[in-house]
Order: sequence, then C-alpha cells, then structure tokens
Amino acid sequence: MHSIDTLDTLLSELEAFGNTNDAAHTERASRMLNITRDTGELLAVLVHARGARRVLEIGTSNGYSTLWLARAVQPLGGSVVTVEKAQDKFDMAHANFVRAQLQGVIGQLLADAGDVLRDAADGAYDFIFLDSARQQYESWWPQLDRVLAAGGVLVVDNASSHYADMAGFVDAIRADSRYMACLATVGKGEFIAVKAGN
Ligand SMILES: C[S@@+](CC[C@H](N)C(=O)[O-])C[C@H]1O[C@@H](n2cnc3c(N)ncnc32)[C@H](O)[C@@H]1O
Repeated sequence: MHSIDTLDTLLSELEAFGNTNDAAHTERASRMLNITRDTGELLAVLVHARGARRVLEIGTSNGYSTLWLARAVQPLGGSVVTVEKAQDKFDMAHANFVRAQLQGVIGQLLADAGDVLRDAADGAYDFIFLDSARQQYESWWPQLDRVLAAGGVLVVDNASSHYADMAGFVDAIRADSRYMACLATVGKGEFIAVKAGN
C-alpha cells in the first residue's frame, strides 16, 4: 500500500470499525476510542508546521491516530514511537501498520507510558501526542516536560470532552511561562502547547 488513496481507504475502514465497535461496547477496554478525522488532519498539519521528525504518541489503541502521525512524519524523514499497554490493542495496531506498509516509520512499544517517559532521554521528542490515561497526566507532566525538546509541541486529546479529568495538568502548563498554549475546538478538544526554544 503506497498511495495516499489506499491509506485513506484504511483510515475510512478504521473509522467505520471504531464507530460500530464503540457503539456496541460499554467497557472502556473493548473500545477503540479513536480521535476524529479532523483531529488527524490537525495533527498532520502541526507535525509539518513544526517540521517534527521525532514523534511520541502515548495511547496507540488500534493505531488510527498513529497512521495520521506516521503519514505526516514520513516525508520529513522522521518516525513515530507509539506506546500502548494493552496487548490486544498493540496487536490490532501492528496489523494495521503492516497493512499500511508504515511499520518502518513506526516503533511500537508494549509498555506503561509512565515507564517509557521515565526512561526517555532529555529532549528526545519534538512532538508528543497524549491520548491515554487522563488521570495520570498531571503526575507525568515533569517527565513530559523533560522529554519534550525546546521548541517542541505537545497535543492533548479530549481537552474539551474530558477537561475535568485533566484540569490540574492543563492549568500547570498554562501557568508555565515557557509554554504558549491554546485549546483548539477540533474533535474532542485539542489542547496544544508549544515549548519555548529554537
Ligand atoms: C483513547 S485510546 C487511544 C486512541 C488512539 N490514540 C487513536 O486515536 O486511535 C487510549 C489508549 O491508551 C491506552 N493506555 C491507557 N493507559 C496507558 C498507559 N499508562 N500506558 C500505555 N497505554 C495506556 C489504552 O489501553 C488505550 O488503548
């Protein structure tokens, strides 16, 4: 699968699957909880605007958002590291990455995101997409800040739909003079923060 048309077909299939699946399941672990298509487009634009080559995604699910990030970063010569703790989601994502022939651009980690952040080098990533365990974001913030390079971009999903879950985290970033931040009313609400630097 090389053409944009074919990747678009896969993305459309995943959207239909996610909608049907999530409507049929109430327990969170069985749902895909994918970003919306316009969020994918926003992520791609932001990756290009930043010229990001080192992208970290926390919360893979079945890889829908990862495909948007990978397609954006591929022509920049970069790569995406995506973290997922659930084996079944990790496996579904892997199959989708193979199908998209984007597995060479994507590094999958089956791990807890807290451990991955703790082990990452200072300034390791110039773009981080956070779509995972919202209640943990505030405790992850010191590591997220350390791992994000100067001039890096942090995007957080569900900042409108589940603001209450991440209010302390968002407030901490807004209060930090090194960051410029806004809420984009796209999809479920995308909180975007840019770290000062080159
Ligand atoms: C909202 S879904 C991600 C959706 C995905 N970004 C997309 O749009 O296709 C959140 C995912 O984060 C995973 N997750 C939750 N807590 C995690 C943690 N501490 N470390 C790694 N993954 C985690 C869940 O298993 C779930 O698959």
